[in-house]
Amino acid sequence: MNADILSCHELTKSYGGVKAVTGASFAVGAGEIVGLVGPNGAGKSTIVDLIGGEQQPDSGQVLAGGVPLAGSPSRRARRAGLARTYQYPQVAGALTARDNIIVGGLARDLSSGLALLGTAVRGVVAPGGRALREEAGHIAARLGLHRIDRLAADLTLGELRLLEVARALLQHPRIALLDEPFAGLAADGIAGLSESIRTVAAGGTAVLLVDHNVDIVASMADRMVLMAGGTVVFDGAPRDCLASAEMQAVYFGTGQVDR
Ligand SMILES: Nc1ncnc2c1ncn2[C@@H]1O[C@H](COP(=O)(O)OP(=O)(O)OP(=O)(O)O)[C@@H](O)[C@H]1O
Repeated sequence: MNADILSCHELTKSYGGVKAVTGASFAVGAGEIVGLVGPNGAGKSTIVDLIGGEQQPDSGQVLAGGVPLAGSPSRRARRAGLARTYQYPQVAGALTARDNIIVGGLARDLSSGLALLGTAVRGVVAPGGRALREEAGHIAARLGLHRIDRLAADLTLGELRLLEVARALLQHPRIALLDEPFAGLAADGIAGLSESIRTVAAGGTAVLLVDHNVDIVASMADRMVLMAGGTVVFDGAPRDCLASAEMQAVYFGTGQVDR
């Protein structure tokens, strides 16, 4: 087992009276793909936000390489080499897909990057040198994102998800948080994205993959973390997770089938 690059220790978070996450602990090693699954409201996105720094825990810690990770998303990106995608893609529609990928990679700070982009006039901002622009093209092509010189506003939701993944991969992250990257993708998009995620993990990146599609996650992950009602109810090999009583209870016990 590789050293844990990312670990969550007893994370707890409430929103007002709603307990979103309670005492959640798990780890992701270098080069490991860990799938985080669970039905609607299980707490998956809250976990990703706590790791990414969009939310702060009420208690518990996120550690990167054994060091507590704190502060803003941009600080975490710089300190821990953390890159993420969002459940609802965050892009600047007035720029091309390629420029979105490059600016995201350069800035490593989505919020200030988007503030900059929001006021940018297309053509005035032409970020990155030739090498970076070409690398963006290669990453996008591997993902199956082919229309990267079109405006982001003209892309489909599936393409925007791939754009976000490309932007994350261009940062050569040590930790990649991928929130629902497969949602809305056709079969060829799923294949390209799966291959790219495996490639980035093979390079040593710790990948936390959150998705509703349990079958895809199980086919890719080294381990699966199953959440329900804000707590981790199973952490282990995908085959064991799929066969577990916890999985049956979470997805079938209540009559809810969420995949
Ligand atoms: N900003 C918020 N304010 C209030 N409640 C929230 C907020 N974000 C999440 N919650 C609540 O916290 C709980 C966990 O939500 P979360 O989005 O983390 O779950 P999830 O597993 O990601 O669900 P989904 O798969 O539907 O995205 C839910 O009950 C949700 O309604």
